[in-house]
Amino acid sequence: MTFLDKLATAQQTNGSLLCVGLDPEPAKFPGQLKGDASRIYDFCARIVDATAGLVIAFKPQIAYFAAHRAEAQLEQLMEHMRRNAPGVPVILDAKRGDIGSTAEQYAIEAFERYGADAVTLSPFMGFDSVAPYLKHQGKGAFLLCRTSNPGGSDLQGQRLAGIEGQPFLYEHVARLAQGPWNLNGQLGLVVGATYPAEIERVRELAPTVPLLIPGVGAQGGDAVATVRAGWRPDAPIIVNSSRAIIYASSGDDFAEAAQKAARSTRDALEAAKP
Ligand SMILES: O=C(O)c1cc(=O)[nH]c(=O)n1[C@@H]1O[C@H](COP(=O)(O)O)[C@@H](O)[C@H]1O
Repeated sequence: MTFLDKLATAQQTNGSLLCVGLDPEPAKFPGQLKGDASRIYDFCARIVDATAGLVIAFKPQIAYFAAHRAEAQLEQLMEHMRRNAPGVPVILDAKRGDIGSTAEQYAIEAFERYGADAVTLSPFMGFDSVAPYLKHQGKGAFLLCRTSNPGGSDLQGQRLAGIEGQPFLYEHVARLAQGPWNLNGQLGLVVGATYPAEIERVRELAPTVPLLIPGVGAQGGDAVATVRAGWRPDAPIIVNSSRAIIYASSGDDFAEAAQKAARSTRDALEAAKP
């Protein structure tokens, strides 16, 4: 089953566009787990079990594991998600981008070591830095396009004078992902929920690719505006929320609180579909 097939199935089964982001910070853990980096797996597994029936995808951010020497716990968590939530695709948020020979190693890390269904990538180094990921049969890759942070416009909002029509850099990335770079049909784009007008523009230029849309919840992106701008019946959107879900409670009821927050976010996203 390809990444896109898995995504479509999860969307339908769970009636959801919500992706729960797994960004574990021991300092923010509740109760007895607080400050204990050896409990990263335990914390995340509880969130996964509580929300697996409510999501289109999970997105662990690799830095939150690597920063605490917790790569083994990430491997364990990936295995846990495959076993306990086999219908939910996992996007490894690694934002890699390097020359082809190094990219080959990063692709092995994401798809073989961790067994991810998809990965996030920076397109800044060009097509040969993306191509090694596309060789992995059925695996997905999301290119950063118009990111959710204010500094995203520093480069992504610049016009490319050498290209006809002088598009913004993010518009050019959207066209590449929809067309010539999408060799395996599994490419997607990252567009921040904090910029709904740009989501709409990206959807015009890339009408069928999946959009990974972080920025609702803690970053203040508007869920309704996001869905209106990006959702199409035949083109998936994956709306990520991390902190607002996983830290919904700082008490021992954190998993129940995460489930409640995930349910209300999922329902708000569903209700926003035109
Ligand atoms: O690629 C991403 O996931 C990403 C792209 C982007 O433009 N903005 C963005 O916030 N992210 C990630 O999405 C998550 C957002 O987390 P919250 O702001 O807590 O919901 C973090 O893991 C970010 O690294």
